[in-house]
Amino acid sequence: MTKQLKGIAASDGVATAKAYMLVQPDLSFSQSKIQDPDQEIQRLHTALDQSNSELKLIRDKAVETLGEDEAQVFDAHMMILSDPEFTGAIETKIKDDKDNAEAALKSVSDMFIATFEAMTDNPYMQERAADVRDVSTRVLAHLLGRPLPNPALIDEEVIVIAHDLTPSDTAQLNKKYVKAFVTDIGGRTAHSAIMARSLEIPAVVGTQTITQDVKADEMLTVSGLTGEVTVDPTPEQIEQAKAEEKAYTEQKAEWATLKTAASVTADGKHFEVSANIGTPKDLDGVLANGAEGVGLYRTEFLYMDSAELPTEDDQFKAYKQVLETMNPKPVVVRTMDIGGDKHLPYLPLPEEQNPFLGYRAIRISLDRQDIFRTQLRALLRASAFGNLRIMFPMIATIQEFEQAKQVFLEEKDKLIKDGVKVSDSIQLGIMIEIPAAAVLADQFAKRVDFFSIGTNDLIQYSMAADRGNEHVSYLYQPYNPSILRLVKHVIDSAHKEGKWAGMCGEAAGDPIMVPLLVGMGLDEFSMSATSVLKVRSLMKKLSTTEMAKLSERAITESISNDDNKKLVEALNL
Ligand SMILES: C=C(OP(=O)(O)O)C(=O)O
Ligand SMILES: [Mg+2]
Repeated sequence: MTKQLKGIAASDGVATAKAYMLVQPDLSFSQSKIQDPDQEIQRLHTALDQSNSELKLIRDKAVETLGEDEAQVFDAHMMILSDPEFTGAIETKIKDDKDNAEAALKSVSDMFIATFEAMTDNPYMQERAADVRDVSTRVLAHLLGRPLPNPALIDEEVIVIAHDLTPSDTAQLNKKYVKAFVTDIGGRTAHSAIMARSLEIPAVVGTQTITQDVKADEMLTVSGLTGEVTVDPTPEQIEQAKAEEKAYTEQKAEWATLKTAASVTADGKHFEVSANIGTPKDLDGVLANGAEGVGLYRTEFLYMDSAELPTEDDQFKAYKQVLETMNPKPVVVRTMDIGGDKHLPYLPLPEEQNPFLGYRAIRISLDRQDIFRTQLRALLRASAFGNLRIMFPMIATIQEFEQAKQVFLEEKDKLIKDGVKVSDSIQLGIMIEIPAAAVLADQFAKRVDFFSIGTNDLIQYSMAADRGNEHVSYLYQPYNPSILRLVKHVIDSAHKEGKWAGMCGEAAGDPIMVPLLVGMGLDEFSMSATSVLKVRSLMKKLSTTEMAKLSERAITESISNDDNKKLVEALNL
């Protein structure tokens, strides 16, 4: 039966396809005693064989998409499956104790896990505990006839349905087959949504109930433009969605004609429209969309995509590639912003009550200077190959900036003494994403070369509303005069000191926000590459003097996000 849902529009585009449930099945089972051990052992072997064939397929796919190194984890899983010590122990439990296969598997794997975890002086063996846990979950799923979802194996057009998607789940989605995704939880500025935009996959997040409202293989239409999802649509609804998809494709083709055009307003003022990237691979999108620079390179993905801390050389290669590709256009590289919802398996962080308010970003870098210095050295070495600007994330105090700058200068000195060529025109700036820094922008402006306003976090912290929590997503209010006042203060403070101010939070690519920001004189707009042409096309319609008046009204007269939304909508752009 047709069902309509409304979530948060998180990535533009419209799609129609059947549902692929990326949902962990219920693997609970009852423990029982069996009569026929041979038959039970047979059942175990069937599940082991099924798991093995599945892992082989996953491994082959992983070699193709991620490379040989990343695929090795699946070899380790297959080795466990064929290890007679492991399988033999399960068979013995079935034979001797008459346990059903599920219970025998559970008690043997628990025993292996406990043994490995106890080897505290051998991190390699400790990691094997996770492998045993993964493998036994897979075998259990087959025993119960409720196999695990394997998104890497998707080979037909689908819409992925999930409770939530982590950034690494999102990175694995194959754009060729995954036409859209829809989740129960999440917000527009959660990192999976940001990644969906850079992958150009339409997405609706925070529907609250999609995993219960749709079954595997059921058809659905998804609009990442409006946040509407229709489960089991009527033929008319499918036709309507196809028409919307076509209209959107045509709109994109029209924007594409602006690829080599400058970003100028109707009255001839130029603004820099740049793109955000997570990895050098995203440069394809940056070039395809004619961005004027990289306004935010989120380097934490380099750390997250690696099995251990990336070496100075690994990092140097990635930064050099980005700088060389963009040269002479500017590239703002942000130092590692780990913490919050971004984790590193090899850098265990303390359990925290409030990870978004905790040990993250520059706080980790200043504490773990070994990691920070390696990154800065890699950046300094790469600086000879392009137009580098370095930015520190989550700066709250002047002292943090000065400490970070000091470390940068020390590493620069060392490299120069060693005869390494480094650029002497690297700008050093900060993210403005903590209200304390926004308020003190006039003082910061005397010390930094530039600001880049991170609205995703600045709004989260100003409104005290978790950016990934759909229950409070109504508080994501970029046009609220309180936020606009902060933004205006930051821009004015930069200009007073002859510095530039940009924005790399998602609001920079928001068609309601852009006219207001043009009016406030923001210098640089950095966004998902896929929004660049849309924003360039919008800027052509704006007059800076008119927008200055409009933004003044938005800041001084309006009292709400909605007021300001209406103010811009009334322009009928
Ligand atoms: C750009 C920002 O950084 P991130 O989304 O990576 O936290 C921001 O907070 O607005
Ligand atoms: Mg941030």
